[in-house]
Amino acid sequence: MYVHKKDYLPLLRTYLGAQWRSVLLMSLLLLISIGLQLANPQLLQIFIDAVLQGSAQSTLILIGVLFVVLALSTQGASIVATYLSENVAWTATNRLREDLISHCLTLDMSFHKAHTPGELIQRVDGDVDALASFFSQAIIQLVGNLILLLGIVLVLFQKDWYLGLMMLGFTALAFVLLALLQKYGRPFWLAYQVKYAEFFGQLGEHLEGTEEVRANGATSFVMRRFHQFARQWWQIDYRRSVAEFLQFAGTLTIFSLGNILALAVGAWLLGAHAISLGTVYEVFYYTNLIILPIKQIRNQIQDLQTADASIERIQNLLKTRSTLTDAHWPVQNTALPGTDTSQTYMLRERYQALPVGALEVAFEHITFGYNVDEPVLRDVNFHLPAGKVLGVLGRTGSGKTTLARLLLRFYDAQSGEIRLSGVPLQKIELEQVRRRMAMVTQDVQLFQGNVRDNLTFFKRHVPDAQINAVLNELGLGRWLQALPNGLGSELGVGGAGLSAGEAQLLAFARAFLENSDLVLLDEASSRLDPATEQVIERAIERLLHGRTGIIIAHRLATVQRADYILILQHGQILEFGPRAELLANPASHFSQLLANNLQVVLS
Ligand SMILES: Nc1ncnc2c1ncn2[C@@H]1O[C@H](COP(=O)(O)OP(=O)(O)OP(=O)(O)O)[C@@H](O)[C@H]1O
Repeated sequence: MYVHKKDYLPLLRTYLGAQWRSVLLMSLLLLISIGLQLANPQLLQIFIDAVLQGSAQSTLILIGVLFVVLALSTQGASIVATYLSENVAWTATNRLREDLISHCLTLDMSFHKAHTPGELIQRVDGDVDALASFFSQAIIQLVGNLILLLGIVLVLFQKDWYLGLMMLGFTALAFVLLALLQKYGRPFWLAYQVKYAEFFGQLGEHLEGTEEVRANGATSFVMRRFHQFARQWWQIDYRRSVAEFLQFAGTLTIFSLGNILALAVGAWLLGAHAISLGTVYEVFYYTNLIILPIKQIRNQIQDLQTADASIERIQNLLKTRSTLTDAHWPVQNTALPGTDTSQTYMLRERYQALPVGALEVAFEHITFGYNVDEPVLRDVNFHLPAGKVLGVLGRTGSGKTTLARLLLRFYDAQSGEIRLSGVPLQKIELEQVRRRMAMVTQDVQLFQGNVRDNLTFFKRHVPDAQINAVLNELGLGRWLQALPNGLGSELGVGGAGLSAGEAQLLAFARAFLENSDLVLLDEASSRLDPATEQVIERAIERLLHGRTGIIIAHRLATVQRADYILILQHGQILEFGPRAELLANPASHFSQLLANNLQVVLS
C-alpha cells in the first residue's frame, strides 16, 4: 500500500525544515554537477574534432586543461554533496529516532506487552534506517538523475534527432529490462532476508539461554539445529547468488547493447557525413554516462517503496496513544505528525497537585483485568493512612503485583477509583505519580554503565557521600571498596558480575536514593540469604520511616513491621485490617495463617 504524499510532507517538513540551508546547498551542488557532467563530453568532442582539423597545440592544451578542471570540479561537487547529504540524513534520522523512543516510553504497559522489544527495535532502527536514504538522497537525487537523463537526451536531439531517438529508445528499453531483472531477483532476496532474520532470532535465543543450554546438556541439540538451519540457509543463499549473478550479467548485456547501438548509429551517421568523429565519441560517452542515472533511478524508486512501507509503520506507531485516560506525558516534539499540543496543555491544566510528605492510599471498589472479561482484581476496597505500612499477602497469582501496577498507573482499572492523598490517580500528572513512588521488585534491571549511574538513574546532582552512606547501610560497603573504581566502576550488560542478591541490594539502594513518599516492595528480599535479609530488614525500617509503605510478600516474616494487613484471594480481599487487631483476634485469617504457618487460609 502506498502512502499518500501528504504523509511524506509533514515528515520532510519536520525533519528537513531545520536543515533547509544544507538541503538548498545540496540541491545546488547537484545541479552544478549535472551541468558539469553534461559539459564534459562536449569538450571531448571539441578536442577530437580540433585534432582532426589540425588545430594549434596551444588550443588542444587549453581544451585538455579545461577538461581536467571540469572533471575535478564534478568530483569535488559530488564529494561535498555526499558529505552534506549524509549529514542531513543522520541529523534527520537521529531526531526521528529520539522522537520515536520518547514516544514509546510514553506508551503504557499493555502496549509494551503486546509488542516485543525486537519489533520496537525494528521500528526505531530498521525503519528509520530505511528512511535515511529517503531523507538524504531519494527525492533530491531522483529529481537530479531525471534532469541528467533528460539533459543527455536533449543534447543528443540537438546534435541529430536520430541520435536523440536512439537514446530515448535505449533508455526506455533499459528501464523495462532492468525492471524485469529486478522482478526476477526479488523473491530470492526476500527468501534470503526472511531466513537471515530467522537466523538472528534463533542465535539471540540460544545465546541468551547459554547457561541453561549448557547446564542441561542441550549443546548438541542446539548445534544440530544450527547445522540444519545452516544447510537450508546455504541453499537459499546459493539460489540468491545465482540470481544476483544473472542480474549482474543481464545488466552488463543491456549496457553493452547500448554501446553497440551508439557505435552503430554513430558510424552510420558519420558515413553519411551527418556528424563528426568527435560527436561519435561524444555519443559513446553519453551512452556510458546515462547508465548510472538509469540504474540509480531504479534503485531510488525501490528506496521510495521501502520508505513508503517504513513511513506507514512509523506513522502507525506515532498514532498509537496511551490508553490511560486523561493524563499524557508532556509532548516533547510538537511538530511530530499526529500530536495535538492544545489537547496536552488543556490536560496539564486539569492536573491536581499532590500534598508533600507521605501519601495516603485509597482503593475504592477497584475491578481490573488485563483482558476486560477476565478480572484479576475484583471490587478491591481499602484505605491506608499516610505514613503507615501495609503488608499484602496472597497466593501466587492472587493479584498482588497487579495491585502495585495499578498504583503506579501502568494500567487503569476498569471500574472504581484509586486516590493518593484524596486526589484521583487520573488527575495527577503521570510523571508525578512515578516520581513520588519507588518500587523494588524481584526482577532488577541494571543498565550498562557505572555503579553511580545505575543507582541514581544518571542523575548527576546526587552527592557521592549520600550514595556511599546508603551502600554502607545496606551492607554493601565492602563490595564497593573491592571495586576497582568505586562508584565509577562499570557494571556489565544486565548487571553481569553481580549475584542476584547483590543486584537486589542495589535496587534497594535506588529506592533509598529516590527519596519517595510511597515505597512499594514486591517480594523484594526473596533472593537474599537470612543474614543479608536481616541487614535489609533494618535498612527497610529506616527506608519506611516517615513514608507510606506497601510490602508484597509470600512469607509472613516479611510483613512483621506492617501496620495493616491485606490478604488477597483470587483477586478479592479476604481480609483487611490493622495488624495488631488481626493478631489479637484468633478467628482472623491472619492469626490462623500464623498459627498454621501459612498452610490453611490461603489454600
Ligand atoms: N501482563 C499480564 N497480562 C495478562 N495477564 C497477566 C499479566 N500479568 C499478570 N497476569 C495474570 O494476572 C493474575 C495476577 O497476577 P499477579 O502478578 O498480580 O499475581 P501475584 O499475586 O503478584 O503473583 P506472584 O505471587 O506469583 O507474584 C495472574 O493470573 C496472572 O496470570
